[in-house]
Amino acid sequence: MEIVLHTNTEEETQQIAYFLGEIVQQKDVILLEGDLGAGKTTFTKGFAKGLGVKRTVNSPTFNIIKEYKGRIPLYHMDVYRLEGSNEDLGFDEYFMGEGVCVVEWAHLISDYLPNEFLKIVITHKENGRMITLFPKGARYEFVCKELIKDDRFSN
Ligand SMILES: Nc1ncnc2c1ncn2[C@@H]1O[C@H](COP(=O)(O)OP(=O)(O)OP(=O)(O)O)[C@@H](O)[C@H]1O
Repeated sequence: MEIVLHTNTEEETQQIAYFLGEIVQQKDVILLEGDLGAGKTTFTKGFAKGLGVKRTVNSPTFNIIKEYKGRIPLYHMDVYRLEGSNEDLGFDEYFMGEGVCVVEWAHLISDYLPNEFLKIVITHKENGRMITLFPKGARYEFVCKELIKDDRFSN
């Protein structure tokens, strides 16, 4: 299963992310991939709002992992700086924890990822963005089906 959505503005990308933020549960893992400036931080900001996070979400590049309080905790990870190190920062504690994980540059820690996750790839497309969802496992297929049931997101 693979779902392709198109957004023309930052707000539209945030709307999709907000919806996901509203429906995710504890232990859900979202992987975000995309080039610099693709919209990963923009997406995470919308996601956090949907999750009820009040603080402003910024890129965690220098911290690698940042935690935010929402309906459930949000663990925002940007593992860009771990490239080539293969260092385990105790990722399992987060993946199996009380909250939901959003992981940027997740392919750099592929050894530590759970078997099931929702991978979201954001790519530049003319003036907008193409957002492709790759659910791995029944839980994430369900989440994607919920998303495209909504008129706003069905193409
Ligand atoms: N359809 C769109 N969806 C998301 N962002 C968009 C869209 N159109 C334009 N933008 C703009 O693109 C930029 C995306 O920046 P953002 O910091 O979210 O990217 P990033 O993938 O997190 O980059 P980095 O890896 O450098 O942190 C923002 O300035 C945003 O306003």
